[in-house]
Amino acid sequence: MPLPKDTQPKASHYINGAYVEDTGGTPFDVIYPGTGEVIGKVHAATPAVIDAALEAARAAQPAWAAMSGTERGRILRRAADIIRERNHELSVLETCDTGKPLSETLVADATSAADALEYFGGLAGTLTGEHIQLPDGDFVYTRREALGVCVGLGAWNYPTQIAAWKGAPALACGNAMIFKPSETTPLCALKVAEILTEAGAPPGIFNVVQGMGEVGSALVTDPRVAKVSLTGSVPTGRKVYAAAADGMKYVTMELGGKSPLVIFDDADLESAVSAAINGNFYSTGQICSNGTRVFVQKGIKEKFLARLAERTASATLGDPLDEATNLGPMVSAAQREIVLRYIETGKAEGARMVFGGKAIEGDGFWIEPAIFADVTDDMAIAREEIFGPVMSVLDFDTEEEVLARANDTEFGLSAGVFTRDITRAHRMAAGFRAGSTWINTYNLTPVEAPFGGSKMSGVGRENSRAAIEHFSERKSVYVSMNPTEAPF
Ligand SMILES: NC(=O)c1ccc[n+]([C@@H]2O[C@H](COP(=O)([O-])OP(=O)(O)OC[C@H]3O[C@@H](n4cnc5c(N)ncnc54)[C@H](O)[C@@H]3O)[C@@H](O)[C@H]2O)c1
Repeated sequence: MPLPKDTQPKASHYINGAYVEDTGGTPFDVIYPGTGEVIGKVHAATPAVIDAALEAARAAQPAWAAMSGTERGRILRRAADIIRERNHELSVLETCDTGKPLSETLVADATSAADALEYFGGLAGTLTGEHIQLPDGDFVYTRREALGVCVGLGAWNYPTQIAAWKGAPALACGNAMIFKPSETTPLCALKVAEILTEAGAPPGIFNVVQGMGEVGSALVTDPRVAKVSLTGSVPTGRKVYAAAADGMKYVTMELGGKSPLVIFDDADLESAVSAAINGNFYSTGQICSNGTRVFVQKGIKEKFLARLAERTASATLGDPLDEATNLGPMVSAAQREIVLRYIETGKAEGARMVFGGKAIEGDGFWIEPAIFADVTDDMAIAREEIFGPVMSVLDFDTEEEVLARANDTEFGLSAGVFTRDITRAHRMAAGFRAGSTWINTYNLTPVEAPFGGSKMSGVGRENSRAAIEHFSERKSVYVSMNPTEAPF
């Protein structure tokens, strides 16, 4: 399929309801991972651009917060409708930005953004405080108030979805947002901003600025910012959380993982294999919540591995814009290098390569999906986040043993269990130290369910009503119905 001609954005940034350019900022290329072609160029935000975005957001936010929630919600829901109408075009852009196959982006990216805008648009009119009765007629009421200007920092794997998962709840609560996409995938968030304007969002409510870590850092440390929501790696999370703490700002941290997927002997084998495939190879393994440590009970180990290898061999790698393709390239040459190094490490550590794992030569950042068996808990490939299509299969004997091993990690993003034993399934779900868990499926993240991590995987939750708590604060108002007394 030919690449679309219009991938170059109208300008690098989107501020105060319009595209803004400042060629004084460091230029960087937008690279299509399918072929390695340069498909656009954007400039990192200069201090003047960062200041303009902060000023626009600060100026616009009070009037936005003063609107009724129902009015704000109507705008978000209109944006959701526009996104659904343009799903094809937005999915093609997401594929160009990330390299993820169109067969995925058509169902998982713009549509997920629309879900978030629709869901939080629906909630916006329902946000209320409470009334607390006290003795002698006194009472307290609480007001749920917006935080002010919020900053969103995005990773490169889901650029449209991340912009909306942060923007929708922030805006529903009456905040303004400045979103900085990953420098690897700068295109999609601009479209979200453009569509919000078209849907009626006042200028300044959702702004996009481009750049690397320094631009993110300038936003995080600015005193005009009340909250920072990051989707990224643990090392970046540490820095951003510390910088935000200095200004006593609210944070949401959606970070990395090394999540366990536990498959018992009694599991439905085909479903378990599907979950292992989805939880390791969907988006070419570039998903934070992936179940990259697949614990398989010894009784079904060889059967599981054989079926897994057979089904993985039927993956269709090819032109990401061809809907028949179901496995795309890595997002960048650098990420492919990281993954290939881990594959070499796995071999050197003595893990058994059951399938794939080789770089595919030619244009673009292609790699075969890799399956390792006989992986042990101490191996680097079982301990560190790889963020690519590398599955580690580990064996286990008992429930007690596997739960302890599953939790023996610094991360705590997600976990899954496959079993037909209903009480064991719930015991495992309760025992996992992770924010999102699944029983007999993996990686489903509907907007209605809270999503986020425990331990080093993060702080706070996205999606669901829980996100409202993270984008608003409660003010209490004490009302006296009695004369005020004093000791003298
Ligand atoms: N938990 C989740 O919801 C989730 C979802 C997707 C990805 N991730 C994680 O993201 C990582 C991959 O994405 P990535 O490589 O883009 O992450 P990254 O940590 O390198 O970058 C994330 C964002 O932070 C910005 N940034 C970097 N340094 C900064 C600083 N000092 N101050 C402010 N901003 C800074 C980057 O420019 C980028 O926009 C993986 O670890 C993955 O697990 C987590």
